Amino acid sequence: MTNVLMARNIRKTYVSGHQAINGVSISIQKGECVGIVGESGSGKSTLARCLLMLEKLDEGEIFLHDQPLHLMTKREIRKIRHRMQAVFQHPASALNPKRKIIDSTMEVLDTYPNITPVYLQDVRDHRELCAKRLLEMVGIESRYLYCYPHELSGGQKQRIVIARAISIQPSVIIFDEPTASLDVYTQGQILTLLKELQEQLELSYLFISHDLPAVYFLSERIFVMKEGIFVDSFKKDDLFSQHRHPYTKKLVNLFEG
Ligand SMILES: Nc1ncnc2c1ncn2[C@@H]1O[C@H](COP(=O)(O)OP(=O)(O)OP(=O)(O)O)[C@@H](O)[C@H]1O
Repeated sequence: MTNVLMARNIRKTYVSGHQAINGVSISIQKGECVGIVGESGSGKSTLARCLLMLEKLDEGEIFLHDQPLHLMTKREIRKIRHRMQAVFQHPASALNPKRKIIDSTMEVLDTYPNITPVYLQDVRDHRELCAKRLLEMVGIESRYLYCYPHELSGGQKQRIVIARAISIQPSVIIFDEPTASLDVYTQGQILTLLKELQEQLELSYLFISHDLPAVYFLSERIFVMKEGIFVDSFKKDDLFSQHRHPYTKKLVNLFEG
């Protein structure tokens, strides 16, 4: 099996002295969705930011397709960062309010004109058709191409952020609470979209959330985070096993009521 992303023994302490990540290792294989679940403050976002090389690591190694990101200069990282895309909690802050939807959707592809994802091969030379195809893939009508973000709902905005993330056929997409700002109905729609896209395009995901049912729905393997470490990890089907860590059982009980 090929690891698209592998991290070993990641540690991160903030200048405040708070040890947010305390020796975490994780790997994601091609076409796989790996989930991380944990309560607020457990270090999930810090880990996401470390994996994206947006935070300086205190210690640890990160490999993207066997390339050691932790040994690269900022300039070298910039050259391959597009292979890791990210979708965060608030779509409104991920989209420039002054840019039309077509421009936000095409932002990454515009920056890398020599990259052509297999699913855009026939339209890559035609910017508008490319954007239309991407919008279609995330369930947004093409009449929104020349609209601005404020004309779209929260769910629609997150679909645009997802369209931009898949536009470059990245090696991995890191989702950090991508549905947390949406109403329950829209959350379900977005999760279904993410699952369909992952299966159709054979994408690799790291899906991070406090929402255990959402992580369970999408992920093949699940890691449970508490106070900066993984206290449990298992295959999806083993979530309800009696061998689970007491903290995992507590999270399961919370959701089962
Ligand atoms: N820039 C920072 N400086 C100092 N401490 C920070 C910083 N960012 C996060 N922390 C602290 O690190 C810990 C982990 O935060 P983090 O945001 O990674 O957790 P989280 O699991 O994503 O929680 P949430 O879902 O609430 O964002 C928290 O105690 C938080 O207060």
